[in-house]
Amino acid sequence: MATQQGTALITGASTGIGATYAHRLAHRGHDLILVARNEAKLQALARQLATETGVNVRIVVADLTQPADTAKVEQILATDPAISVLVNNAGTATLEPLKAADVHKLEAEITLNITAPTRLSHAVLPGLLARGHGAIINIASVMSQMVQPGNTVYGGTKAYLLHFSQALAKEVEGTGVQIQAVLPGATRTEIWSKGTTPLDALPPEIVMEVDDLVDAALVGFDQKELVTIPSLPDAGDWQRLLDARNALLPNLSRNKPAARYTP
Ligand SMILES: NC(=O)C1=CN([C@@H]2O[C@H](COP(=O)(O)OP(=O)(O)OC[C@H]3O[C@@H](n4cnc5c(N)ncnc54)[C@H](OP(=O)(O)O)[C@@H]3O)[C@@H](O)[C@H]2O)C=CC1
Ligand SMILES: N[C@@H](C=O)C(=O)O
Repeated sequence: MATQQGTALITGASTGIGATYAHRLAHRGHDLILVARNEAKLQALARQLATETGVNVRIVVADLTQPADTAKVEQILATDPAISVLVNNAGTATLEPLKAADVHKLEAEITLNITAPTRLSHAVLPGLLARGHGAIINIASVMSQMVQPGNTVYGGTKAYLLHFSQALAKEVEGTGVQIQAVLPGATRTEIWSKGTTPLDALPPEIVMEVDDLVDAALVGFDQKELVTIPSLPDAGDWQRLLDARNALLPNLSRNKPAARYTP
């Protein structure tokens, strides 16, 4: 029997932040659709959560850099009327200077971190709007705010996801559909063992445990926050950044160049 909370589809649910969302959303009573490439890990998590909570858990083995696999997930999102939450979480992080990076790897990262969440949001949105409720949660990163060497592409993909979420939230205002962008800082997951920076090289005071991260993000979700930065002590700091950007708006497009560009 379907749950009243509806079904949450989580990408990158086999480990880390995605697996932790799966745990929390199952305990909140959501049925789940878990998406990732590692079938054995998905199956083990699905069995565990179904036993623990009694919710219905399905798995979809998909590589979201592959158009045919992404299309399979889009089809589910577009046609299953029980879907109430999409968590766009799957992602990879290449943190190295552009000249040293493998361009094929970078292209796959752009596909996974940008194209997949865009397509999946586009697929789920009409159903959520028609039903007048539901949510899209996008896992971005604080690295969207860090303009530094080694972060050309990864930070760019996360800046895209943040902007996408902020603009989409304006499009769905008043419809009952909620959008949230979560900006984790360094969080203890396997992503660090797949990259060039070992987690142990970071000062412990900047590394959050994954349980704390997801629990905080869900508090922000329940408060209907559009942007949740779990580690930021003063939410006013973020608001001041938004205010500074908004102050630029009246002058960002004019019919004459600014005086300092007079030839
Ligand atoms: N940990 C951190 O410090 C931070 C992480 N983030 C973001 O959080 C998200 C989750 O990362 P995190 O949990 O840390 O990392 P993990 O590496 O632990 O998890 C990544 C998840 O994405 C899945 N995934 C990777 N590639 C693909 C693919 N091609 N197709 C489908 N699924 C894929 C993996 O599963 P599988 O291998 O089975 O496919 C896994 O379930 C990412 O978007 C990351 O950028 C943001 C800020 C900080
Ligand atoms: N380091 C990145 C993930 O691996 C991030 O902080 O987003």
